[in-house]
Amino acid sequence: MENLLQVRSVNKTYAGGRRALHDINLNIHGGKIIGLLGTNGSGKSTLMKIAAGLIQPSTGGVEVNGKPVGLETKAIVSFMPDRPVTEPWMKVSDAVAYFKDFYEDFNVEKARNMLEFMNLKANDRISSLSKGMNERLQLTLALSREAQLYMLDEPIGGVDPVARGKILDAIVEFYNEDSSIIISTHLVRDIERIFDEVIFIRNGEVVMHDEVENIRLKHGKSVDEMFKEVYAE
Ligand SMILES: Nc1ncnc2c1ncn2[C@@H]1O[C@H](COP(=O)(O)OP(=O)(O)OP(=O)(O)O)[C@@H](O)[C@H]1O
Repeated sequence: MENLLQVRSVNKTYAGGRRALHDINLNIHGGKIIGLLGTNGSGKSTLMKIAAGLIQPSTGGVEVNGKPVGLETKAIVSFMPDRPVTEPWMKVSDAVAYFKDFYEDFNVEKARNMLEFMNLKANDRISSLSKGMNERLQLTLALSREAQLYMLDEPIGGVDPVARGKILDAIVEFYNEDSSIIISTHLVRDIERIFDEVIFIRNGEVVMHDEVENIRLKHGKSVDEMFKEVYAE
């Protein structure tokens, strides 16, 4: 498979001098579900926002499908940020209409199927949704685009353990196998079953990038056990 996402020597220092990313290099291929794992403040959101074209790196560059991040790459990248992208006054149906207007690749049929799977009703008002139900909606909107690269920032942080299983099932069920999905989380144990690869990021640096199968075979450990070892303080 071709390189879908290429991150070259990316550094990011925010105004105020806080260094969030340090010399990040990554190659991500198509057809994978990848975990971007790290503790709070390790740089996961910053890396996703740079790849989504929302913020600029201080130095270095990112390419999606061989093109530098810009308008062309934004058309094939679907990003679910860690805060809702919808307005509280909207109903679920308004949010779907809004996405359909905004994104040419938005698949309304897929959105309807996912909403049903997620137990969300078109008439539900967004302000009345619980945090977990709102996350299900944001995930539905992000995954209903026919994108090539999906980046989901903490998609299951607010949902209870039972619902987590359902959401992971939705990700796998509605995943188009030509695309790749990068999921940031620190809830490793709950979610590792769906990962093909994992990237461990600590203090803005990539400390490990490997296939889950290799971690299990080489180290005889689950990803969660490896995570706890790498991040032990
Ligand atoms: N807009 C900003 N201005 C200044 N510093 C920031 C900004 N956004 C993030 N940071 C800092 O950059 C570092 C990395 O933050 P980032 O949000 O990328 O981490 P994260 O791994 O996504 O964390 P979490 O799991 O808590 O969401 C942190 O030290 C954070 O305080």
